[in-house]
Amino acid sequence: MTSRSRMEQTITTTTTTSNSNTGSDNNNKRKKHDDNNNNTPVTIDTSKMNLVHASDPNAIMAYKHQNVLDHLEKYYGKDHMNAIRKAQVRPPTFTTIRVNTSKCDRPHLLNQLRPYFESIQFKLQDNNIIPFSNLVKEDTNETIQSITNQTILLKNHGPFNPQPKYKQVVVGVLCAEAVLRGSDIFAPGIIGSFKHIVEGDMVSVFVDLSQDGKRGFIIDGYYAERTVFVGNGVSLMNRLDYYSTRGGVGIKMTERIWDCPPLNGVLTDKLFLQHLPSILTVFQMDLLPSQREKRSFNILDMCAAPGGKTTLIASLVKNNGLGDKITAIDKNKKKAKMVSDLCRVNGFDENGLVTVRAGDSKKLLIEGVFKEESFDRILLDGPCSGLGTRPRFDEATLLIDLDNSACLQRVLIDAAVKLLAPGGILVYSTCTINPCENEENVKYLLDNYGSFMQLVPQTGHIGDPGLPGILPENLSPLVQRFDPSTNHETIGFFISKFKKTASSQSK
Ligand SMILES: C[S@@+](CC[C@H](N)C(=O)[O-])C[C@H]1O[C@@H](n2cnc3c(N)ncnc32)[C@H](O)[C@@H]1O
Repeated sequence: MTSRSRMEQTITTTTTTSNSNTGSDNNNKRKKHDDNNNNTPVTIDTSKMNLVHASDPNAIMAYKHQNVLDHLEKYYGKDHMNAIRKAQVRPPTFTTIRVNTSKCDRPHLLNQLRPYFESIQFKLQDNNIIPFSNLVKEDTNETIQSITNQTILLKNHGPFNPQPKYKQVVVGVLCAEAVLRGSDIFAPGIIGSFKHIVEGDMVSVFVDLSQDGKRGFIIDGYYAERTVFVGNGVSLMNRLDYYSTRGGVGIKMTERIWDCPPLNGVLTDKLFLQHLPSILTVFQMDLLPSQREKRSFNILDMCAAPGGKTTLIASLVKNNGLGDKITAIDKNKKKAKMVSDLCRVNGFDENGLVTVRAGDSKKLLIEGVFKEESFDRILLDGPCSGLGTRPRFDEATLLIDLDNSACLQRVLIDAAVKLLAPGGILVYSTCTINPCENEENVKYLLDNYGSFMQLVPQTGHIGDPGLPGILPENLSPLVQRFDPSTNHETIGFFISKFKKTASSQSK
């Protein structure tokens, strides 16, 4: 790491009144631990820092590799890509809570959440709770009703404009992104800080964009690397405890850029934080009673971990009395266990409803794990370049990664098409804005299997049509492309839905 800190920067202690959020307990501890009146703001000449403020409307996500940006601009154009990159430094418009309807219903969950929100002083106004049905133009039907009953969309507020004025703390990139989505700071996310920080001190939080800070480093002066300011908070620990094994919340955020509710670890068996496009993906599988035959379905989730979509599939079919069986596969053993654990916490491990396997979905047929055409519904939410996630400051993906993702997805698509029974539905989705993994892969599927795989319309369609010029004009409106810069300002995401109109066995 280069000049991490600089002594020539003067930090003056002023007599400004301290932030009142810290409480008397903390004040006592502060006096005990530190003679220097640590909650008085410090004057930091931020003009000397390589600093972006997360609330700056001109803040833009940086691509570390120009050829990746060039590739995307070839499809989107420069202006559109700039709009996407500016949107991506912000969290989505909504925090989306999926209700675990096998444990409670939407009104019940909201009633349980209200006292929690009050306890953390999060203002939950009824007009900030948006029903999904408000976002769709279609007439209310069973699917829209079901999505509405299973989601709580909370409008996020911001940006607010707190200023960095306290002792500096530097956190990891993932931690900073979570902070912008409403999380407090868990000690393992803290990378470095001023030397004298004790429990109760106010701190200003910056992100370690260079990602090479040695954990525990001391800022002597000011943080000199390229960084983003993500808000102010109160330290709940002494500095050294950040790096001990104690864990827990190290910094409670008191002044945020975005007012998103912190929900990690809250009512974990009753709610699941899931992006809206992910929820809509599962609803394309036609699993509701009015959308399907009245017989037992074999359902395959080919790339399941951590299990967000598997558990939604399970909640949709659990009580239908038809005896559906879900097989959830993930290549990574540890991740497959995460799926099992999530199913267990949510009560979906009973009666053989979900079987989780660690394995390679490309090889299911070759290895004779399943027979051809043995699944009525398949979800392929495969590995992708992830270029749609937000908030995000830097993107380090290489051009070769984009190629590799698209190639792997095509092999998985080949397998999915063979495993799908005639009359069955395949849903293919990604969380990337890379057209090669989205529209181009839909084109690949139709070019190779178009004689028996048909692209079909989606329900609860709130996304944009496909990018022009890749799919035929009449098919583009059938896919849902979620563009961070347009429409509902979700994460970047892509959903396509296919029906198998005839057997592929003789082809
Ligand atoms: C985008 S994530 C899936 C997210 C998941 N559907 C959810 O909603 O929680 C992609 C997953 O695919 C898994 N994966 C990658 N290659 C695979 C393969 N060949 N077979 C099965 N799983 C694979 C990865 O381990 C990763 O967990």
